[in-house]
Amino acid sequence: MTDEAGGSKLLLELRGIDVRFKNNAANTLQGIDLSISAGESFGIVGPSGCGKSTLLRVIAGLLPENAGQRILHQPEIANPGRIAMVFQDARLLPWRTVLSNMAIPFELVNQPVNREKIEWLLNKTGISPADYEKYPTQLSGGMKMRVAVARSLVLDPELLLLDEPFAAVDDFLREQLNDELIGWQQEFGFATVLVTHHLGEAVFLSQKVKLMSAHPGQIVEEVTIPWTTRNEALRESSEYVSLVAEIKHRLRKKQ
Ligand SMILES: Nc1ncnc2c1ncn2[C@@H]1O[C@H](COP(=O)(O)OP(=O)(O)OP(=O)(O)O)[C@@H](O)[C@H]1O
Repeated sequence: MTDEAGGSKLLLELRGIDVRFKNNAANTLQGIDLSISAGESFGIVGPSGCGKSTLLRVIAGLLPENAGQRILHQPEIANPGRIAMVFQDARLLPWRTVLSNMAIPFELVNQPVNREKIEWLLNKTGISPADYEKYPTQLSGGMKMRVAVARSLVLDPELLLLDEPFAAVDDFLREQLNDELIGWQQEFGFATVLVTHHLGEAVFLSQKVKLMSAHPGQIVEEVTIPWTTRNEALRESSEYVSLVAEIKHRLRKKQ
């Protein structure tokens, strides 16, 4: 998606954001600057507890900043569902079936449930009609994530925030879901911000990877990922393996 000048359309910007939780002496996030353009994908990596999830919550507008500004450059992304989140634990309601879980976003915005759209999204994310009436406990970890992603797309998000979405699945399935995420992003055109502990995943899925340090949580470096094609050959290439190792090295130095 481009603006009239042919550049990427800026969606959202954080300028000089500080976050300090109540009863904490120090800032959890400090001086965070970032901007997210339409269709862009970036990863956030850093040590445990440095504030990655907190940063996603600020981007989502779920947590107020103590200083700085969160600027929405496109008014429509303030509408419900246009910034969506997917979490590691899928967050499906256990007492509702797949179809019923998919209806939740419509219910939250008081819109009639669009069954056709639900079925279309489930089909796109690899859930077959035989699974529609299943409860979350009857689904594998991978299927739960697919439903969670499908549900996050119900209200046509421009920005998808992913908080360790594939941390609970094995490496093989993680790579498969990574490949599928790239396909969904190409098809639907949403931008992504991915928080992950898996540096290989961050490099594979992102155009830029932001490195954070802890105490306070700050973005200390940004690495531009040079590849446009992401496939198995990339994962096996020495350039990819070296870049992942280089990011790991840089993160270690900043701790
Ligand atoms: N609601 C809250 N109240 C007080 N402190 C909080 C709250 N939420 C997070 N924190 C603290 O803020 C810091 C950053 O937490 P956050 O979950 O954002 O880190 P993270 O980098 O995502 O961690 P991890 O990689 O382990 O998931 C932690 O010290 C955490 O205890």
